[in-house]
Amino acid sequence: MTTAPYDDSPPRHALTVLGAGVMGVGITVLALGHGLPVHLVDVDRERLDRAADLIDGELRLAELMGALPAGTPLGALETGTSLKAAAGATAVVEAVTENAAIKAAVLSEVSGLVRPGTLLITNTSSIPVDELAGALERPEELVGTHFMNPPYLIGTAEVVRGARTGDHAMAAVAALLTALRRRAVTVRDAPGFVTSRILHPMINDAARVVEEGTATAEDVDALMQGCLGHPTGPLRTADLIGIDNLVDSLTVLHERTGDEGCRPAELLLRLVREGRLGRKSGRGFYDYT
Ligand SMILES: NC(=O)c1ccc[n+]([C@@H]2O[C@H](COP(=O)([O-])OP(=O)(O)OC[C@H]3O[C@@H](n4cnc5c(N)ncnc54)[C@H](O)[C@@H]3O)[C@@H](O)[C@H]2O)c1
Repeated sequence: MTTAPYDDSPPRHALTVLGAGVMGVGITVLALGHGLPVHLVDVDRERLDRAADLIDGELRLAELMGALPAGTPLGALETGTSLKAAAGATAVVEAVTENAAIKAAVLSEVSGLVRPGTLLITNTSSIPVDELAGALERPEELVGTHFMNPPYLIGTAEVVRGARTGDHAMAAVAALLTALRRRAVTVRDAPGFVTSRILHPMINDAARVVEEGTATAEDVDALMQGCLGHPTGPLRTADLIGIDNLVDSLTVLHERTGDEGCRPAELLLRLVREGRLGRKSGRGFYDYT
């Protein structure tokens, strides 16, 4: 009798995703659906439990929408609260709260745990990559990769090369995005890069228009969709992003550019105070309950 030789070659891609919120869940669905194993880490055990259910539902949705490669077995999912899971990863995707101090602390810790040469990705919306790279033992390993929401339905990702990002990390991120069938558009590092620098102040203005009583949220979205071809309207997009995350991103932009157009609109701040965070809380500009 012959036995098949053991395949002891290391996995080509094995991800650790940090943060089990809106984006951590979506990135995990994208990776699992493309056959990559994922270890999902969050500080909040309840978030992780909820994420497991959300991932099941979103995998079914992605499959139904033809967003996953047919015939590819799903990757294995593990979840946990310890960053130590990152030690065996080929790449770490950081998708924690949009706060520079929190991100710098997590990235610094993870940088001390992974094998040298491991790709570190930050999914920040607005914080300059080189600002976060300053917290790392090896800043050349960090690349910005701005997956859009939901990552398994949006085929393009904005890749951000920081001043200290190395060629090895750029090649590794290109290989990972190819495995995930995402098209990469690489841009220079700056607050908000391209997409958040343009989209987030636009959403802020849409909120101001509602705040000033010029139009309802429904009418703003109807005009932006019907006349200007915006796919969902800016305020439905705000609900999809999460209004707390949008306020955090606008604050980062305002602090780093001085652009008054990025100061979060009072209406956005009020919605956050009232817990109306958008789809994730059941209510934002619209009601999802
Ligand atoms: N929401 C979007 O549409 C969107 C799109 C692109 C990029 N982003 C960016 O992705 C990142 C995550 O955004 P989100 O919308 O998923 O946020 P979220 O608020 O839904 O989730 C953030 C998660 O991070 C966890 N977290 C906080 N500190 C942590 C730590 N030290 N270790 C592990 N987990 C920790 C929180 O418990 C929470 O579950 C942010 O940088 C955001 O700007 C968001």
